[in-house]
Amino acid sequence: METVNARRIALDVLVDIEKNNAFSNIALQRAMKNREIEDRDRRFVTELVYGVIENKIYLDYIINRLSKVKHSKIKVEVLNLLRMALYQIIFLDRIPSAAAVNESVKIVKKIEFGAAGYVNGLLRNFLRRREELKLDRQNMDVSEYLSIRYSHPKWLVEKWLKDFGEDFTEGLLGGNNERPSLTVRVNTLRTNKRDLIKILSAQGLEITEGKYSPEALYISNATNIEKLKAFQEGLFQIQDESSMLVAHVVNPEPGDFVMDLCAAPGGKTTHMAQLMKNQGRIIAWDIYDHKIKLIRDTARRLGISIIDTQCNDARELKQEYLGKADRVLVDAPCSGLGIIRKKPEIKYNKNLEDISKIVSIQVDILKNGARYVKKSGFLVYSTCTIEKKENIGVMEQFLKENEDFELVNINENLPAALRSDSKHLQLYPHIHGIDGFFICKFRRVR
Ligand SMILES: C[S@@+](CC[C@H](N)C(=O)[O-])C[C@H]1O[C@@H](n2cnc3c(N)ncnc32)[C@H](O)[C@@H]1O
Repeated sequence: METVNARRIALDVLVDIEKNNAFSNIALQRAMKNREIEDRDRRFVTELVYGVIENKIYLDYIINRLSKVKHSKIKVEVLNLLRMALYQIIFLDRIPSAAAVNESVKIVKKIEFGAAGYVNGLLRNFLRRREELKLDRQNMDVSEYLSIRYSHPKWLVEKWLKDFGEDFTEGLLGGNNERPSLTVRVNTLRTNKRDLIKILSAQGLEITEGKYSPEALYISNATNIEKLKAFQEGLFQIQDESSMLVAHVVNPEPGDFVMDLCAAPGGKTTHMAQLMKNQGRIIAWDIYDHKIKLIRDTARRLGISIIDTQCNDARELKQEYLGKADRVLVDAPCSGLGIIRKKPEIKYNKNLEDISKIVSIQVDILKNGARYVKKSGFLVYSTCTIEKKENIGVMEQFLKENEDFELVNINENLPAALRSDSKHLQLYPHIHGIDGFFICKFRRVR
């Protein structure tokens, strides 16, 4: 095993994310791939990276209260080192504060020697003044307090306060900062749940069964999962339970012709193929060529042969498929505000304008998707967001503009715990403990 400095790797990942706008999961993978790093160190790097991103606004609030240097003048490497040190002191009980400070000073001496005194001084000052730096909720505006306490941008907190009220919003903000277990889908084309549990448990993994989806397993101590033989042999696929519910709502049958218009990286496409027992045909489109490869690789690993991948912009209508499909899935590009638990940087990268832009893309893709559905066929619309405009808003607009379609009640395709009076489904991380998702289904009646 390589001797690594987990804090140094985490710092490099944080700087990569900040400077290059990289996704946390991809930056982490890039930094640790093909390196012999002990599981314990991998977990620590991951914890530091996610912990800092999740709590960035709060950590910066403290830095700004203590720093004599203006925020914009602090070098990005030094800033992230400070965030990381404060995260360890405030949130990780198992790490003695002195170790967090000393290790950070050692690192700063290597990357920016002149800043060592500044980093040391600021961190020691925090330890002395910790009590007086606590947030005083009573004397703060509610949105400002929630924004700093849970590190979500103020505009988003204000929006959610308006949409959902204070208690719901606070629950949601807390839920977004929870770290989810890894969830996998058993590949029933190759194994079954009982056998997979045995195989994974024998590797020392802690497994529990999913709450909602019949193929879901949670792994609480997963690291470097893609290295496992069981993964490489295609016995399972990494996928959140919310996402698994979508294929069950589409409910395809063996022999069906299915179109998946926004398919990469292929989680739902391969799940549908699984439900179809690898019989029939699925056309899987995505606008990005490099993502098409991900669908192909996953399908091959899982032993699926019925998926035909094509690089296509789903906003362009393809005449040859008009009225041909038994089922069409539009798992639309969206703001992603339901998966902040997994990709915490999402909360900092979005704004209201992005939401308006994405709604018009969703409407266009759904409108085309409808044209491919044969009479009595089904169209399913899903997103990984909790934003009403992208969900109910798009659903209602579609129904208004497409009289040939009716809304189908999806409760019969859902587990009992998720059935409700609504025909559609909206999931929230703090209520359901899984990603925030929206799913609705239409039937073509004429
Ligand atoms: C929510 S993701 C799909 C996730 C996928 N269904 C799964 O379960 O793994 C949305 C996808 O839509 C793709 N996309 C965005 N705009 C598109 C367009 N105009 N046409 C087709 N695909 C598009 C994105 O590249 C992205 O991969």
